[in-house]
Amino acid sequence: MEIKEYWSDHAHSRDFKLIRIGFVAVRFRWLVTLLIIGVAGWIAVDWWVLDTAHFKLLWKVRLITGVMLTPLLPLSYLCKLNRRWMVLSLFALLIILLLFNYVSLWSFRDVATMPAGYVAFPYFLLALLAVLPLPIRSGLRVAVFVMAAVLGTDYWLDSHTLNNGQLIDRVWLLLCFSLAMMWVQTGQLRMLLDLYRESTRDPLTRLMNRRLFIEQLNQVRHQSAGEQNFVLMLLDLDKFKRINDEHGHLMGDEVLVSVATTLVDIFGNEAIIARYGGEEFAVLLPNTELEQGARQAETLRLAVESQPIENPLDETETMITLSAGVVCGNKHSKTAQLIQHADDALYEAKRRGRNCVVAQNNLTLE
Ligand SMILES: Nc1nc2c(ncn2[C@@H]2O[C@H](COP(=O)(O)OP(=O)(O)OP(=O)(O)O)[C@@H](O)[C@H]2O)c(=O)[nH]1
Repeated sequence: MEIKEYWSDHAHSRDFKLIRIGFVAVRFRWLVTLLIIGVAGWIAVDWWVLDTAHFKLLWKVRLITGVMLTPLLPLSYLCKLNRRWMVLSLFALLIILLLFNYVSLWSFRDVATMPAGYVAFPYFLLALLAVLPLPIRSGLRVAVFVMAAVLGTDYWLDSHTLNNGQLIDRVWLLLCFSLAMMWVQTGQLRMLLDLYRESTRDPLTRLMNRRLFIEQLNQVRHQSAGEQNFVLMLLDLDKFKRINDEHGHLMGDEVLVSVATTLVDIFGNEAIIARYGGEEFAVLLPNTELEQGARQAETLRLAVESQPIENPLDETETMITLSAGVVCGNKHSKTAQLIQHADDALYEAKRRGRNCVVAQNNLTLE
């Protein structure tokens, strides 16, 4: 895991961004629900704890705060569609709660005379925000915003009574809670990233799996500008069952790992490479024409054909070949059709006797 994945969501894939934002939206909804219940339900505590003058004002403030929080519940359903809605909702939540903090401090005038529940409110807020799996940069923004608003409120309403010791205590506590919030948020982000990786990677070859590959294919298709082409390849190992039957499944696995390594070596970082099925692989080459793709597939075919693979058990060597179906698409292509055409081309390669490349353009086999 790279540090930039912790720092900002710019380093996340589009697929993961959508998954994370859906997760944040659900947590946000629960947070708002709990806050509505907590803020309004606390009226009962205030009834016991506060004097009549404070209670008369604050029960109304609590009720209004609860009502103001309610529209955030339906808004949370929009959050999972768009990051901007998420930021807006979080901002609205902070503004409402910090307003509540402002009015309650204003009613007591002095932090020293406030009941513990009110003094602890900003820290309580930071602790609750820890349930959101935010990257460090977003967590930092939330922390700075809350700290600035809380200290600004203290200064504005309470500057003459807040002595240096109290101020240092408040800043220190806010800092501690902010750091704890960011630590928990980052931990949750890490857990989510790990789970995502495990669910999108093939455990044997560590290549991406079919689900993520299709997602990437859709993304490349959307991002292809104008008539810019890309190449899709489906590759299938020839007579792979024979390797399993003659040399055992361990050797079969070794062959799959070896071919995956050759794929990465030949196509490099520019290509999107996946284990598509049992002994099938898929490669996506953005900004590539069919001819160039077919040439690269041929280079791969030759590399695999000439590469002896050692059996980890008895150090004997075996050889494998592959067949390839290569097609070309652009942003107008349909994903299902493209895959079907690549599969047709692969089938044709098998029909021609295996260990060959068939490139297909616009449904015409070449
Ligand atoms: N060792 C190992 N074998 C696998 C794995 N996944 C699928 N297989 C095997 O791959 C073999 C695929 O066999 P077939 O679909 O008959 O294809 P083939 O023998 O390659 O024949 P053609 O594709 O027609 O050339 C099956 O025997 C599967 O058990 C895996 O992860 N490890």
